[in-house]
Parts: sequence; C-alpha cells; structure tokens
Amino acid sequence: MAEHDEAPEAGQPTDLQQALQPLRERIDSIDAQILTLLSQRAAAAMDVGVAKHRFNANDAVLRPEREAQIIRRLQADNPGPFPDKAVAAVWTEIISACRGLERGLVVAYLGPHGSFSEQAALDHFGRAVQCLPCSSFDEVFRVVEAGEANVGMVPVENSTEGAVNRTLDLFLTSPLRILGERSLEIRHCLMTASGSMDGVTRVMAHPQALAQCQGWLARNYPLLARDAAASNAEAARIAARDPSVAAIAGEAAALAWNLHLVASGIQDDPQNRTRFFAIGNMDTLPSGKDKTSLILALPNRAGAVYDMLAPLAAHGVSMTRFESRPARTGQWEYFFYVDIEGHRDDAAVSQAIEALRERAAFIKILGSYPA
Ligand SMILES: O=C(O)C(=O)C[C@]1(C(=O)O)C=C[C@@H](O)C=C1
Repeated sequence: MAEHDEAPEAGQPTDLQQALQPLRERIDSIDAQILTLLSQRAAAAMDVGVAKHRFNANDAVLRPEREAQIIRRLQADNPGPFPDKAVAAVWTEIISACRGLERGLVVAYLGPHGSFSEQAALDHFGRAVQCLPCSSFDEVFRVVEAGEANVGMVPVENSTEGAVNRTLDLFLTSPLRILGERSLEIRHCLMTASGSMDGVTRVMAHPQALAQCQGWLARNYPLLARDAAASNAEAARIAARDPSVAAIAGEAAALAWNLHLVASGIQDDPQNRTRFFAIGNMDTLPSGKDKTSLILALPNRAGAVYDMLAPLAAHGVSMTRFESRPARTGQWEYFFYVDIEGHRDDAAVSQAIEALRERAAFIKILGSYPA
C-alpha cells in the first residue's frame, strides 16, 4: 500500500476533521451570540410582564395578534437560507419560553398524552406551557370557561370526514372566543403492544379516525371488529394493556404509550389534515391579516341563504367556509357556521356583520383571530 493511502493513526486529525474544525468554531461562536441575544429577549419579555402586571393586565400575557405579527415580519424579512417554516417553528418556541417567564400558560386539549390535539396545541403555543389533557371536548370547553386552563385546542374539521360536530355544537352555547387556528397533517398508524397482529381481535380509535381509515381497514383487516374510543391516544393507552386490541393513532401516541407500529400512513387520503381552533376567554386584536368565525340562523323562507350572502359580497368580504348543522328543532332548520376574511373591527367586516344582524334570526360572533 502506498504511504499516502494509509489510514490515519488514532488521534491524528483526518482531512475531514481539519476542514470541519473552523466551521464548527464559527457555529459555536454564532450559537454563543444567539444565546446572549435570547437572554436579552427573555429579560425584555419579563419587563413586559412586569408592565402588564402594573397595569392590571395579567390576563393579557398571551397576545395572539402580536405573536402572529412577529412571525410574519420575520418571515417577510428572512434573508435565507434558514427556511421560513423553521423561522415559524423556532420563534414559536422562543416566544413560548419568553411568555412562560411572564406567566405560565395552561393549555387544555383532548388527551391523553400523544393525541393529535396535543401536537396541535404544542405546535401552536410552543413547548413552554403546562398541559391539561382532558377526556372529552366538553371538558376542554368547561376547564377553559372555569379558568382552570387559560386556553384550549379543539379540532373543528377534517379534510376527509368534514366537521367535528361536537365541537361545533359546543361553540353554539359557550362564551369562549376563537384565538387562532392551526392545520395539522394527520398521519394514522396501526399499532399494538407486540408489534404484530397475532391474537388481535379488534381495532380501536376515535370514530373520526376509524372513518378516515375505513378503506385501508376493509382491504387489510376486513374481519377485525372496530370499536370507538374517546380519542386515538386513549385507544393507544388501552392497546398498551390489552394484547387483543390494535389502536389507530399518530406516531406520537405509539411513543407515548410504548407501542410498536404495525403499519404507517394508513389514512385513505394521503393529504388528510385536521383544522384546530385555539379557544380562550379573551378577544384578539387585529393583526393585519385575520379571519372571523360566526354562527348564523336564518329565517326559514325561500332565498334566505342568498340574502345572507348579499351583504358579504356588497362589502367585499370573502367567505372561506360555510357549514350547516341541524338546529334540532325538528323543523328542518339549520345553524350556519361561516368563516370570513378580516377582523370584526375592520370597517368592511363590521358593516357586513351589521347587515347580517338585520337579516339573521340569530347571530353569534365566535371571534376574530390571525389567519
Ligand atoms: O408583547 C407582549 O405583549 C409580550 O408579552 C411579549 C411576547 C413575546 O415574547 O414577544 C410574549 C407573549 C405574548 O403573547 C406576545 C409577545
């Protein structure tokens, strides 16, 4: 073997190590600067917290419109190559940690640990929060209304299965407002304690998840009984104890409950997504790019829906969602769940809402929030 082909002796730097060393030193020095700046930012946020306390605005620690504005501005100014998506993810955590220094945020959602709602909640509010997993959507609304949690995260619609009806019904009577929205890719997995399907007689999941995977289940396990669970993560919790049960849930639930994946990505629609609403007791100020959600009931007469849409068009307000739910009066009456672009304080939106108020039998504004 020629001399220059010999492997380096132990302890001798390779060419690669020599090339990496100055680059890594540069990264270390940049990280030190980032940390200094993060500490300064955290101290500034603590001063904001003191000022809010001084003005008795303790319940205004969370300012969704300000958080949205910060992330939008940074993405707009982003020189690259750090990706815009990473800007959002990193600053969500920076703001979460700073907010946590002002005052801890308690976030309620449908649990247990490992649920998609938990993932949506942490993606939205960051990891520096206190989690309050609940056993139903009703409980999420109740604990936020009672002040046991500051905010909640609830699913409202899925791209395969449509509306999450219980959430829509709860909005009808709840005083809570929508503070924000988040869309999450929903990738379902089949999981068991052993990692095999031997001895498994039934598959458990939330009815929405069973519906989102019904084609795959019919093709692969047509004889398996299907049982509803309160949530997918709850099904995973049951499967961890019961070898006759396979659960359908997200990968996070397998990790949380120590299960093994039998199959991944089993949802019938590969683009399956769920939209979640962040809910709380306060109103959100305009952020510059907002949405407003409303519930309307219309008089039961010909042309009522058409008449309702006219003021929106007249004021140039775009509608991004239109959903109906039976009003359960036995009269074929419906509630309409409508999302429009803009904040309720915007002139065009407030004029359109006033015009709707004159035409609707019932109107409830669920909130304006950053789009
Ligand atoms: O600007 C504020 O009101 C803050 O409390 C600071 C801060 C931040 O870290 O930037 C933290 C929490 C709020 O939700 C918004 C922004």
